[in-house]
Amino acid sequence: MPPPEPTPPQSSLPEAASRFGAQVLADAAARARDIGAVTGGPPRVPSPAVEVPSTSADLGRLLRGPSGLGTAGLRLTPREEPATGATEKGRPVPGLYHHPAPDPDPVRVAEVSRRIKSWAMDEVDLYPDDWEEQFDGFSVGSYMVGCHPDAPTVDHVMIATRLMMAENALDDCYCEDHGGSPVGLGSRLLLAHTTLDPLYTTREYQPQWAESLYADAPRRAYRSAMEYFVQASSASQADRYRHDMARLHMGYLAEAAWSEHDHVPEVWEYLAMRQFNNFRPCPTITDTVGGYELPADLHALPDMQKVIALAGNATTIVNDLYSYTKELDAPGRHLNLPVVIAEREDLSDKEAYLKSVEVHNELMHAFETEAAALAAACPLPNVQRFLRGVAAWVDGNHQWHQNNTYRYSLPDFW
Ligand SMILES: CC(C)=CCC/C(C)=C(\C)COP(=O)(O)OP(=O)(O)O
Ligand SMILES: [Mg+2]
Repeated sequence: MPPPEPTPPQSSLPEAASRFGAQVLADAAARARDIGAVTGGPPRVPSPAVEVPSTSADLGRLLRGPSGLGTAGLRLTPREEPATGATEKGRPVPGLYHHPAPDPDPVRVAEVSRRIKSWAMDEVDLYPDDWEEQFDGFSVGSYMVGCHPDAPTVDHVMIATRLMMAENALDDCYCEDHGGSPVGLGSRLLLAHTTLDPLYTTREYQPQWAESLYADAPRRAYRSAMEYFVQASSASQADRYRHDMARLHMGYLAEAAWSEHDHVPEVWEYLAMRQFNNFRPCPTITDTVGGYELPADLHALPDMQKVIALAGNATTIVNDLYSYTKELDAPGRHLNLPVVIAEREDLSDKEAYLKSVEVHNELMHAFETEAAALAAACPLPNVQRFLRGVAAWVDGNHQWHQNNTYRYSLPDFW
C-alpha cells in the first residue's frame, strides 16, 4: 500500500482564508529551496512557480516591507540610516552579520523608562534601593522601544517591557548572580510558573497558593506583567506565551543541572539547551505588542516554528558574544558558546570566540532565508507583519547589546 498523503496544515480561519493559507503553505513546503543543513530536513527542490529571493538585498527587502512611493507607513522601521549616536555608544562585534537598526524614538524611550520604573517600585517592589543603578543601566526602555518599532502606543510597548523586566528579575534572582543557585531551582521555577499558568485546586489550598504569588520579586513581577499581557492578548496568544515560558524554564533547568556538576556539554548539546534558555518569548509577542494577532494555526506551522527558533537562536548567541567578558568575570564557570567551544574543541579563547561568530552568522542567514521563503509563500498580511516584527526584534536586540556598554564590553581579540 502507498504511504498516506501528508495532511496539509489545517486552519480555523474563515473558510476562504483557511484554504488559501493551508494551500499556500503546503505548496511552499514542497517547493522551498535547499537552504543547507542548519535548517534540518531533507534537501528541497526549487520551483520556478515562486521566486524565492536569493540575494541578501532581496531578503532584506522582504523582511523590511515595501519600499515604493507612498509605502512608508507600511514599514516597521523608518527608512533613514541609523543615527550616528549608535556607533558612538558601542561597536559591533567585528565580523558579526547584523543589520544596524534606527535609534529608538527618544520620546518613547523616556516615557517607557519613566513608567517601568514606577511599575517596578510602586506596583511590584522589584528591587532593593541599591540595585537602582543596575536597573537604570539595563536600559529596558530603549531595548523595548527599539525592538517593537510598530507598537501603536506606549501602552503596547509597556506590555513587552514589564515582561522583559520580570524575565530578567527571575533569571537574576533564581538562576544567576542576585541570589540565584542551581540548587532547588526546579521547585522555584515551577511555583513561579503558576503566576503565568494558574493553579486550580481545592478551597482549602487555594489561599496559600494565591498568597505565594506575592512571596518574592520574580513572582510579583511575573504575576503583574502577565495580568497586563492577558488583558491585551487573545487566549491563544496568552497560551503561546505560557508555552514559550515553559520552554525557557526547561532551558534554565538544563543549564543548572550542568552547572551543579561543573559539566561542560558538547557544543551541540549546549546549542540545544540555548534554544530553550533563549529570548524566544520576546519576539513571539510581537503581534500582541503590535496590536494584531497571528492566528494560532499559522503560528504553529512547522515553517513558522523554524523561523521563530532560528531567530531566537541568533538573538541568544548575540547575547553570548556581547556578554562574554561579563560572564568570564562572574564567579565560577558561566557557560556561553565561546567557553563551550574552547573547552570542547580545544581551541584558544580567541579562536573559539571567532568560531562562535561564524555559528551566529550561519544561524542569522538561515533565519533570513527561511523567513523570506515563508513570506514569499504565504502573502497573508498578518504573516508578513509578524515576520517583519520578528526581524525588527532581531535587529533591535543586536542594537541594544551593542550599545549597552554599561552591561557589556567586547573582548580584546582584534
Ligand atoms: C526571555 C528572557 C529575557 C529571558 C531571560 C534570560 C536571558 C537574560 C537570556 C536568554 C540572556 O542570556 P543571559 O542570561 O546570559 O543574559 P546576560 O548575559 O546576563 O545579559
Ligand atoms: Mg549572557
